[in-house]
Amino acid sequence: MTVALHPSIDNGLKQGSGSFAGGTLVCKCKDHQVKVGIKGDVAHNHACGCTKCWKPQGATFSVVAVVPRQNVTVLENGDKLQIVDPSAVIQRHACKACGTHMYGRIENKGHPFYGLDFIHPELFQEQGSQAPQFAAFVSSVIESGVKPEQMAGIRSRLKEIGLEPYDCLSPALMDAIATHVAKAKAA
Ligand SMILES: N[C@@H](CCC(=O)N[C@@H](CS)C(=O)NCC(=O)O)C(=O)O
Ligand SMILES: [Zn+2]
Ligand SMILES: [Zn+2]
Repeated sequence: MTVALHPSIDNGLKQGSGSFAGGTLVCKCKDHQVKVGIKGDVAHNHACGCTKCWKPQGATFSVVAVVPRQNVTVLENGDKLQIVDPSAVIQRHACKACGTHMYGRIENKGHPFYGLDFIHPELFQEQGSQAPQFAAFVSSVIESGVKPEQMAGIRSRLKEIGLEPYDCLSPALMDAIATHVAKAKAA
């Protein structure tokens, strides 16, 4: 049986149009849905295996990407949003009724990713946003109950669909973090 990772990638990656102009993220409520407008395409889209990122029912991984925070606007039913864990680096604003995370925001101005919000592209009403590029925090799925002996199969399935598995972030993002830290230390 094929390993289930996430419904939006289990049948292979759907490439982005390359000209996605943005769209609306919609929560999973039947009515009074929270709607969040996003300008432009997402970047660094990836599968994340950490326990903190929101996953749809039954998924092993989250699929999460970033957008500039100024490109994110709550359009409807913002009163249903609450911050999941105010002490976390990424403050994830979730719908109180259905639990869907609508956007995650970093408020620490010194953080390497300050200025970027985290969103889940599967919540777009529209098609065509950037496809996932890699898989991050893969070993962390064990913290959600995956057995260590399942990891070889998970990593090989990720590779099969074109997502290189990393146990933290991708080398490009780890380099960006280290560059930020080095500059901050030098200043
Ligand atoms: N092994 C941990 C890793 C958590 C973690 O560090 N997640 C990364 C990727 S989303 C992060 O940047 N977390 C910051 C946060 O959640 O605020 C877990 O699964 O809970
Ligand atoms: Zn909802
Ligand atoms: Zn995560």
